Amino acid sequence: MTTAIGATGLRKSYGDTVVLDGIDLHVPSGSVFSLLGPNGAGKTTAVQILSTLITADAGTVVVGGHDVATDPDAVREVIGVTGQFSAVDKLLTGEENLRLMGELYRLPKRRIRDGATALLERFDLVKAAKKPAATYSGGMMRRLDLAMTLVGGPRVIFLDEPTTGLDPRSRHDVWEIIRGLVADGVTVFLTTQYLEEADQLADRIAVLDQGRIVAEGTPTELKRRIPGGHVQLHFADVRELDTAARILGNASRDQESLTLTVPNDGSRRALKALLDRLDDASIGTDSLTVHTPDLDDVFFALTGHTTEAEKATLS
Ligand SMILES: Nc1ncnc2c1ncn2[C@@H]1O[C@H](COP(=O)(O)OP(=O)(O)OP(=O)(O)O)[C@@H](O)[C@H]1O
Repeated sequence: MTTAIGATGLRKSYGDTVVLDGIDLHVPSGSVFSLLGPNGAGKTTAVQILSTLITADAGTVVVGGHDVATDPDAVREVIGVTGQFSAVDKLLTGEENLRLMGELYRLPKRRIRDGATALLERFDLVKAAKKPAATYSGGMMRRLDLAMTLVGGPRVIFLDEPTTGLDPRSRHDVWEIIRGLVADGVTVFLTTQYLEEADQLADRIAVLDQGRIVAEGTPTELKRRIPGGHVQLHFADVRELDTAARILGNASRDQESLTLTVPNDGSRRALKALLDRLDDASIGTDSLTVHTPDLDDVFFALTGHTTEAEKATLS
């Protein structure tokens, strides 16, 4: 299998702030690689270096067989980049935006026209093709942005937090589009703050924390290192709380909020077994919340500390 993206010893600082502290990356062609990390971890900086937008202070990067330091133009010919801030010109229609991209790539007129038509169809934007992008919803705008990334026929695409700010439906649409690209053999380098997104799409995930890669592996390998989910049970009074704590054994108890936290994977079977045990002892619960592992759990498990966002909400 050939390497689409290879980086060694990547470093980048802004003044005294070390953003990337020597990272290595290896992305095989035709795979999806996800860089997972909280706000400010250095994900965008990594994408900017790999896609030739900024230069690293140290390290080597080869994309599509070309060195970004010595042959950035050759790298630009094989990549597409969608950043967090849309490249869409809102005054133009969706179709005009796509054609403009084709002109920037200096593609032949016919290819521009046919390419725009095909992309509008593929991204479900035919009806909106002649409307100004300013009238598009967030999901449509993101789809147009992704379509524009594909105009030059890139073999490697960088997607920097492609679903941040989208509703669940639009997020799933973008996931489907990404799966389609992979099926066509495109290599995808994806940054995300969502564990679920990396889990859904990536062949391999690297977790970035304070400029270093603290864990790397397949989604299954990483999840094995994360504690499972838990369920929080809320009771009406202390007597019920105490009885439930005694019956369930391995629960942690909070007297003030009358809650018990019990390890549980949240599956139907596990939840039913838990509730059956309470029913058998005639204990009712006021409410029940299921907590599945998220980015904070990953970080806590892998680094021993929570994400900056979590720290801010806790303090
Ligand atoms: N041009 C710059 N000048 C100074 N500091 C910068 C610059 N670009 C990024 N930084 C700093 O580098 C760190 C990492 O930023 P980066 O945008 O790469 O993180 P990120 O993981 O992409 O976060 P986010 O999810 O918020 O986009 C931050 O502390 C940021 O303030």
